[in-house]
Amino acid sequence: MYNPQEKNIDLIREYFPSYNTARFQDQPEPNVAVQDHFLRVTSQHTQELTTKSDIKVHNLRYGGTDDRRLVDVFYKDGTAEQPSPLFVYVHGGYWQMLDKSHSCSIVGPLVRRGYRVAVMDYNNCPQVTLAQLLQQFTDFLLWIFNYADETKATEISFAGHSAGAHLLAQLLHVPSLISEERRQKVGVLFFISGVYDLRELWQLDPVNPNNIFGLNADSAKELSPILWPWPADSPFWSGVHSHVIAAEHESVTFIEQSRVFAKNLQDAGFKVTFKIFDKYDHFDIIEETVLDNSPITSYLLGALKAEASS
Ligand SMILES: N[C@@H](CC(=O)c1ccccc1NC=O)C(=O)O
Repeated sequence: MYNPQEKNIDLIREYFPSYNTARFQDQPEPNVAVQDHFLRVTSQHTQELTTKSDIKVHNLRYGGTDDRRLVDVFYKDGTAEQPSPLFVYVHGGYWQMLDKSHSCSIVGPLVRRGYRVAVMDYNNCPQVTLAQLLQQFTDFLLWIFNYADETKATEISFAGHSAGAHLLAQLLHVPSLISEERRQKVGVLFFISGVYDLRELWQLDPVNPNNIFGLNADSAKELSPILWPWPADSPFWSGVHSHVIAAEHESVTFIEQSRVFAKNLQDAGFKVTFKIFDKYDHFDIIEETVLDNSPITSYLLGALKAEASS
């Protein structure tokens, strides 16, 4: 659908980011190597964060009692009571893999610059259907805005990666989810390497084995941000800058979904920048957020700074 150049297109390749990496080409299976590497380095980033630095964490829960509705909030030691900007990260993993232990690469650079960083976890499929997950994500959004009020956050920005970018789109979608007063607190939104159209994806067994997402043709459309009729209140969001980002070494389908998602938002009155990052793939675009001076970290920090001074 998004890759018209090729006939008999291999949809699995289009929807498996790991097949599109340009790294690990000396390995027998570069796709396996790139994902193993991602799991290894992102876990390591999380472990090192609280053991090798003066960063502290609050372990909180936004719903349920014994499931994955957990959120860790990281802050610089000694600043627990200080009002500060809040940054929220939503991990990817096709709504079925990964958790907060792979999701803290971005934390260090932001905490060192005075941010409080919330890394959220969620129930993966098949423990929940995708529709239930979106409902629980909406509950999370309400919870985090309350948390921002309670902690006197000066601003709240969000980033979602891959399936996490899909979840994050819910912030703009649910009519009157947040009040005008709360919307004014929203700084910047980063949609990184997201998927926004589920029409092909839900039918691919390797992506959605035994339909763990619990979708059918109709619900797949309903849960596709690319098809959402953007609400009449989108001008309400015109002050919030969304950055829709894709990596160069992604499938045509992934890059085009980001491009179309960005255009749809823009046409509806949102303030949007679309950017394709040279050289990165689906995985190192996140791995490199751990570095203070990588291209992706510089971009994120620059966009946050531009917002703070506007
Ligand atoms: N099994 C998938 C992995 C994948 O899709 C993925 C892995 C890490 C973070 C995000 C991912 N995709 C979407 O959320 C692949 O081979 O590309």
